[in-house]
Amino acid sequence: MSTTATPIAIGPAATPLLTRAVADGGATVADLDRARALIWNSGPDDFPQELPAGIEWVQLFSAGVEDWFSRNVFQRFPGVVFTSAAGAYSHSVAEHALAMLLAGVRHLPQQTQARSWRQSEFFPHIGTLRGATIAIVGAGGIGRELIALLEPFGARIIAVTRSGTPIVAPGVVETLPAERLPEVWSRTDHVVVGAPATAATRHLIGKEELAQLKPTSWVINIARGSLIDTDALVVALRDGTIGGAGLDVTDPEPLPDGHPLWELPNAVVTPHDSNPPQLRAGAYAAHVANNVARFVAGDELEARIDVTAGY
Ligand SMILES: O=CC(=O)O
Repeated sequence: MSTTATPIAIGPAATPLLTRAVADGGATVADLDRARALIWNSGPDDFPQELPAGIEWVQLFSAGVEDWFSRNVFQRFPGVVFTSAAGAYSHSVAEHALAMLLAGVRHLPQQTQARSWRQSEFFPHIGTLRGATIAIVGAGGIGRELIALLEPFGARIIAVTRSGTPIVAPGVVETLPAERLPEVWSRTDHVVVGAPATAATRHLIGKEELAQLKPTSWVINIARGSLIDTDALVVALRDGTIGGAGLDVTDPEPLPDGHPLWELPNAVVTPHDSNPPQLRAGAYAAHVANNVARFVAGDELEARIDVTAGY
């Protein structure tokens, strides 16, 4: 280590990828007491109870950080800057959302479960994304990546963000602030939710919102299960109030065996694996390398956690 390199610790255990990511701009140190920053490659449960006074910055490895909030970690270290991995995994998760949306609109779950040639029964249910209106509720990193992936399909996107600052990208016909969300449900063909889990986003979609969607609408959740009222969703799926749901996240999670969502032909459930470890590791290392370079240069860090906003 050169005498000028910024000392950074990796915990709870260093990996070759993270060590390389840190070495790009800083120097890995094993002793937390000598470090100015900590790259944390695990969840909140094994996070240190105390941090040495020299730690200025902690990089977390998940995009969503509600578990850290509920354990009061940020509140315990008010002088430390925390950054999440928000944005780092956007491509993988957006690809998963697109796969679910396409599966739903093309009626694939029902067709592939049929195990017989029922063409005339399926014809009327097959739709297209071309010209369809898709609301992306919580258009952050994943939403913006999905907007890019959707471009060739010719869909019309209504993006909803906290501020409503216009997203200028092909396909986006409107950006609405969160307070105008109630007008979205009756105007859209499909919904993708990508908002962080906070008190304000809990049950963002419930009975009333589902009732305003179309019987052909698909609701895709690649964010957090708490955003949707599961009981209301099960009823809407059973009654045909909406076309279907693609869920990579559920409430409760893990979704217990025997839960009604497993049995519904118009529910596509994947076990929170839109960002599997083999894709996550490289994306996380790239995010770390970028933030280490920023930290060393004294620049603003990416994905800084806003304790007031709750994500
Ligand atoms: O859900 C995964 C994450 O928050 O990174």
